[in-house]
Amino acid sequence: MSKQIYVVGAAILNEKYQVLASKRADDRILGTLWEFPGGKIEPGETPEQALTRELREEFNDQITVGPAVGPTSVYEYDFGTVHLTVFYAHLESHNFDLVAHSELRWCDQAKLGELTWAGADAPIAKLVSQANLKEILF
Ligand SMILES: Nc1nc2c([nH]c(=O)n2[C@H]2C[C@H](O)[C@@H](COP(=O)(O)OP(=O)(O)OP(=O)(O)O)O2)c(=O)[nH]1
Repeated sequence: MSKQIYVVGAAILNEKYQVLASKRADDRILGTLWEFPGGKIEPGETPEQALTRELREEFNDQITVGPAVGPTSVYEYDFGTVHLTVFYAHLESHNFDLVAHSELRWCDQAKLGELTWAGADAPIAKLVSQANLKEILF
């Protein structure tokens, strides 16, 4: 069986209901593809704790974690199988230090489908693009 990798991501919403897409730095696995910022869950962490830690590490930002966008997306890459769960989130600060990414973009909901997402992210980006974002309160 291939390596199983458990990952959390954040679909960060702003007051205009745009979604923050992040482009993975070129030198990383899946480099240049768009993703939801986040990373691997470490032993003993809840998904929400992992997401909060990752956003602090990657952007130096504090977030509030909301509900999951949908079911966990399971995708088999050549390096292993990623189980990706994405949660809606709000930013409590706006430092946006770029540690692991080359670019960040606030993306209109209708334009999410135009980005080239990592394999595990594509079905989740589709769910976000079809969601009624005004109804997601947290
Ligand atoms: N962060 C993140 N990773 C994703 C997403 N979609 C997806 O397939 N992945 C993959 C890429 C990586 O193989 C793994 C997440 O690890 P990561 O690279 O972001 O986290 P990390 O800093 O702990 O690991 P690393 O780059 O040092 O290998 O999941 C996504 O939306 N966000």
